[in-house]
Amino acid sequence: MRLNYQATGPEDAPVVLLASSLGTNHAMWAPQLDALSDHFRVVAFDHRGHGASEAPPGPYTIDDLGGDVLELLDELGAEQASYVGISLGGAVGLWLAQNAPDRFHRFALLCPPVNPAANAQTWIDRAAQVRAEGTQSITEATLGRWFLPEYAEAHPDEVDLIRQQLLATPAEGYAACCEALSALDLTPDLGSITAPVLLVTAESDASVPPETVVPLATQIPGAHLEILPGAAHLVTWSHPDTVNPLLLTHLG
Ligand SMILES: O=C(O)CC1=CCC(=O)O1
Repeated sequence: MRLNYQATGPEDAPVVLLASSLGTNHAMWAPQLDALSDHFRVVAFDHRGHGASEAPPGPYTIDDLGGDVLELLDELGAEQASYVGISLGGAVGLWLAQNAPDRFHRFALLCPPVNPAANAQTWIDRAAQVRAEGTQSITEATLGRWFLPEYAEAHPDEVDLIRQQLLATPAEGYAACCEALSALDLTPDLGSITAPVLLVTAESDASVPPETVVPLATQIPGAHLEILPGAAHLVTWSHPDTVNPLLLTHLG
């Protein structure tokens, strides 16, 4: 499985991987690229089934998604990297922190679902719906969870860029990632994480509510938590002026 990616920044700088949310692609990191690329070799990639990465038939598993990232590191010739992931990308980051600690320096995990298996049937139903009716059937509801109404009203063009990504995501890839989430519970091994972790949650996140993220700050040794007021799920897109300095400070 070769993942599609976009690399920016000095070739000899430390590598930072950027992992996107369910139904989007590497272009969702546009608000972070300039800030991070001044300091890092920034590699924004598409999960399998998303963007221009291959979309093999599902179901996928978290081992598939995490294993793809380790193969990407090998392809880049990077022994180690830091990792920034939002939503689905954050869950993959938690898996990597638990399963491949020697390959990573630091993690910044934004709005990460830690136990989506607690709502397994929701994810199984969503997978079936998207296979039957396409991603257009979930796009507007998704945007409603990802952006506050006042942001969407003030920034229709920015919201439309994310809408286009959701609409362009292959139905099979989206559905197969829903199936990975339906079987995913990362809570048992949180205490084994040794890398420095920044957790970011949004006060009004209807996708991954803050009450599911806040406990991770005590369950992951040494983790640092930031709660963003007045924000919904896709904080990297809606609040880059707040998020980018947090990322730069944490990534060093
Ligand atoms: O579809 C969403 O709202 C975003 C999401 C991806 C993983 C998750 O838990 O929520």
